[in-house]
Amino acid sequence: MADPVLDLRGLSKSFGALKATDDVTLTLQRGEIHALIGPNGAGKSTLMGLVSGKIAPDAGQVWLDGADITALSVARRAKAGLGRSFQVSSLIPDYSALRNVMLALQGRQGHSYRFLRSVNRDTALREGARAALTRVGLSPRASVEAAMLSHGERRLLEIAVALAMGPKCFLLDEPMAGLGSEGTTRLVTFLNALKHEAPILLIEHDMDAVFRLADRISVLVYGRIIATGAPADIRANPQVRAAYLGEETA
Ligand SMILES: Nc1ncnc2c1ncn2[C@@H]1O[C@H](COP(=O)(O)OP(=O)(O)OP(=O)(O)O)[C@@H](O)[C@H]1O
Repeated sequence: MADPVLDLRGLSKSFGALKATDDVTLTLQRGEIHALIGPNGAGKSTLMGLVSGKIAPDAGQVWLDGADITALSVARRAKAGLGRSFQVSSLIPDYSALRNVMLALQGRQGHSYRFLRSVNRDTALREGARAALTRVGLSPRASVEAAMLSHGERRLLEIAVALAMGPKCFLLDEPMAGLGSEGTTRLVTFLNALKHEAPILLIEHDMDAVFRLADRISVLVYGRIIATGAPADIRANPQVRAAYLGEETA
C-alpha cells in the first residue's frame, strides 16, 4: 500500500485513571474517507484533539505526509497541511463569508492583516477565497456575514476555510450535525469529490451518512480500536454490533 497521508502510531492519552485513547494506530490513505465511530465517550474527540494538536499524547506519534508532526502546535500543524473543521465554529461571525476565507488564506501565508496593503496581494487572496467558496457552492453568499448564514451554509464555509489552506488531509468533526436531509445529501456528494483532493478523517454521528460515505470505518470503544474495515465488514462484525451498532438498533 502507498505511504499514508496521515499515520497515527500508538497514540495514548489518559485523563487521571481513564485511558481516553489507548494505543491507537490508524492510517489515512490517499483518496479515502476514513470514519471514526463509537459510542458516546469512546474517545473520538480526544483522538481528533491528539491529531489536531489540541491535546498532547502521553505516548505515540502523528505523522503527516512522511513527517513527524507530534511536537508541532495546532497552528503549525495547520500550516503543515492539516485542514480542520470542528463542531465549535472557528468563523468570525461579523465578517463576510469571503473575508473569513481570506483571513485563513492570509494566515497560511504567514503575515498579519495590517501588512496586507499591497493591492496585488489583496487580489490574490480575494481570488483564492472566491475559488474556495465556489468549490463549496457558496459564491452567491460571499458578501453575507457568517452570522447571517444558515447552519448548513456555515458548515460549508468552514470547509471552504479549510480548503483554502490547500491541506494535505482534512479532519472533519460532525460536518452533518444540524443539516437537514437535503443539506446532508449535498454534503455527502461534495465530500465524495473532495476526498480525491485530500483524504478525510471523519467523526460523524449520522450513521447513514457514515455508511454511505466512508471507504473505511474504525470503531472505537473505551479508547481502543476494536475493528477497522470497509463499511460492509464493519456492519457484519459481531463485536462491533455488540459494542455499538446493536445498541443503536436496539
Ligand atoms: N479533558 C478531559 N478531562 C477528563 N476527562 C476527559 C477529558 N476529555 C475527555 N474526557 C473523558 O474521556 C473519555 C473520552 O471522551 P471523548 O470526548 O473523547 O469521547 P467521544 O467519543 O468524542 O464522545 P462523544 O461521542 O460523546 O462526543 C470520556 O470518558 C470523557 O469523559
